[in-house]
Amino acid sequence: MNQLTVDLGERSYPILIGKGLLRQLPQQLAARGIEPRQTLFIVSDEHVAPLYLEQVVNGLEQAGYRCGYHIVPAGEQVKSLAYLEEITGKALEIGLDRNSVFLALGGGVIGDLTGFCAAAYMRGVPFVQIPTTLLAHDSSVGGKVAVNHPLGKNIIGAFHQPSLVLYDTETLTTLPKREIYAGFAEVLKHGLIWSESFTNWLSDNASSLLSLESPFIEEAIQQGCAIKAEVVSNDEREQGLRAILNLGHTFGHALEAISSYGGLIHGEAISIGMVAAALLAERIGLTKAEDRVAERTISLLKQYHLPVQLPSAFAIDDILAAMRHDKKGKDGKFVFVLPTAIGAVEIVENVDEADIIETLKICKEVE
Ligand SMILES: NC(=O)c1ccc[n+]([C@@H]2O[C@H](COP(=O)([O-])OP(=O)(O)OC[C@H]3O[C@@H](n4cnc5c(N)ncnc54)[C@H](O)[C@@H]3O)[C@@H](O)[C@H]2O)c1
Ligand SMILES: O=C(O)C(=O)C[C@@H](O)[C@H](O)[C@H](O)COP(=O)(O)O
Ligand SMILES: [Zn+2]
Repeated sequence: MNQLTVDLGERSYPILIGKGLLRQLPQQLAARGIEPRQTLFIVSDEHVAPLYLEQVVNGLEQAGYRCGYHIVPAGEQVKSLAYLEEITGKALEIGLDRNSVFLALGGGVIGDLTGFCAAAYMRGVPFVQIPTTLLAHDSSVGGKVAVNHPLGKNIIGAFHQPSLVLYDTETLTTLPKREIYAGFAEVLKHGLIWSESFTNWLSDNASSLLSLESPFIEEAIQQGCAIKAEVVSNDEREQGLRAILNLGHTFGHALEAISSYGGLIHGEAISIGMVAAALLAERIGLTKAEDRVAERTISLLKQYHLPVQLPSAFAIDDILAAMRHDKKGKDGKFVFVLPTAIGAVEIVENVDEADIIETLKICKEVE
């Protein structure tokens, strides 16, 4: 097992990564001071629950914990106020009090939704992240929890740190291929914002990583989580540095919102968003021509079977309108995270709208 820490003073918590860790859940909860007198409430989705819920509940009950659970449909559309009401309603029905602990068993959708329920329920109860997707190496760490608004992604949310992240990498073996590819978008993002050598390693080992080969996949998750933990430990509430984790998200979130959270999945939208960010950076002279940042970003994403072209069905006016709801925006202006090189980014505030429009047009032609 590998262990990392998100270092936030008295709200610090461990990220445990390893094969078969689900079996250690009861003892790891106890190690975090979560005791059998506290009722546990597991939230999962209709794909994950049939695979892992019984194992989790049996293990916890054998260790003396009482558990309730709630299963929601799979997919981004449950990140909504309707499901916040459904889940907190179930929590009330089964009599959960402020001593209860919510457990998110699933991918980033379940983590964000359950975490926000935990932040809101009786003004806040503890929660634990049990990620089961590759993408959730990102979403389970850092305490950003939210549901979507029809007009904007993650608009209704909170910062609420988990007490523990327990990542059993064995769960990745049941992930559909499309979700594996999408998960790599955030792994690649961690390389692209932070480390040229990690990015090159991801490129050199793509075929082993795509087949989830050990020890490559554990190493990629470990590195991605370590970068995220470092950034969050330095800027929990996104006063500055943390915004770099948003590379590709100004564009990507807009694409998700325009498709009513039912088209591109998050990692795919962010992949296209990272291409747009690289093209925009190149257009406004933020990168050196000889570094070929956009070209290298595109070929890396393609190695991981990720989309790089902005589908023609997206109208540029609609994208701009949706981007105006981006949480990074200031005084009505866009704020972008743009690459300056492979492994380095800058937060850029004054970009001409004409450059954004031209970039989106170019992004529709990328091959
Ligand atoms: N809070 C953050 O910091 C943060 C960071 C990145 C992404 N996110 C959010 O995460 C969400 C995307 O997360 P995701 O990509 O994990 O999506 P997801 O939770 O929808 O999971 C993807 C799909 O895989 C299925 N699944 C999950 N685990 C499985 C397993 N082990 N075996 C088989 N099927 C499994 C799910 O049922 C779902 O159909 C988005 O809402 C995004 O905004 C949040
Ligand atoms: O943790 C962060 O900070 C991130 O930006 C990570 C992103 O990958 C993630 O999609 C996050 O939910 C985006 O947050 P938002 O504040 O842009 O909604
Ligand atoms: Zn993301």
